[in-house]
Amino acid sequence: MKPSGEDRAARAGGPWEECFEAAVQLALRAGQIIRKALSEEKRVSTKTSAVDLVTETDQAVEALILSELQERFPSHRFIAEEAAAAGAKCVLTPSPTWIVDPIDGTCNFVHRFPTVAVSIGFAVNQELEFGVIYHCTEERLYTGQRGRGAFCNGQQLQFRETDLSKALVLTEIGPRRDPATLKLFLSNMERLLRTGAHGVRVIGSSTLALCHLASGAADAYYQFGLHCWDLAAATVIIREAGGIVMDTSGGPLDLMACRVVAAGTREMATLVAQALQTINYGRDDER
Ligand SMILES: O=P(O)(O)O[C@H]1[C@H](O)[C@@H](O)[C@@H](O)[C@@H](O)[C@@H]1O
Ligand SMILES: [Mg+2]
Ligand SMILES: [Mg+2]
Repeated sequence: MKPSGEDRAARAGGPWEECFEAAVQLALRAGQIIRKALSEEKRVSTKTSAVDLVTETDQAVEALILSELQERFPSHRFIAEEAAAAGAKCVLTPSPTWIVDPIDGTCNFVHRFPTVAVSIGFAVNQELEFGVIYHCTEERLYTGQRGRGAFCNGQQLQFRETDLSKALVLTEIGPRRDPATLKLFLSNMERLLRTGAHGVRVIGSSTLALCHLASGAADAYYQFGLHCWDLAAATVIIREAGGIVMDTSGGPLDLMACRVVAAGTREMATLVAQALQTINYGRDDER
């Protein structure tokens, strides 16, 4: 189902509305490209590890999004996954900054597993202003604008309140597969299950996992090894759906720290954070 123009028009207004609408239109265009390419042959390369994949579609979609935004907003700055992989610095300044993941779920995309999204976040004065995440195969447009709510195809999103012993917990494995990292990843999953959580799920897309939280389809998320472009848009959507996004230390979210806990309440997020052993993936702004 496509988001209806009148739904979005109903929320018109806000200081960055022109940027928000540009992000929505670009996410929908990118989603069409990704949806078509999903079933086609792909040229697959690797980045930081044999399981950290990138395709020509990641590159093409990122080039499309950045070129269109740079033409419309030449004074703005950009942080994007594949540019960062090519050596661009991830520095969040007070300037209006776009934070882009052209395909979140590239490993899924390579395997034609249909859980794939494009994620476009936007920050000003180092404050996240809006996020747009498009589930390319289910045609679900998730949006969040600071102070203006979170929506999926025009339907307002709201967290479902629950406690950890009844929670469905989502997580993702980062790109490292060394024995020590795998041991910690599995140990954290065991720790969460020992709290009595109903289940733990790994769906292959951190942004869509966070959108499931915001829509009430899951209750908590944690990860070590994701990046600022996985987090930026989803953080606004979670917050605007009434949820909490924090650092795994229990402190405030650090967008560049490559780790996160999210839940419907600070209490739930804190309980999840307290159960976790840290896996150190470094920082996006120190690469
Ligand atoms: O597909 P990507 O854009 O590389 O995102 C990955 C992410 O980097 C990784 O940490 C996991 O969260 C995966 O689920 C994401 O798809
Ligand atoms: Mg990603
Ligand atoms: Mg990506």
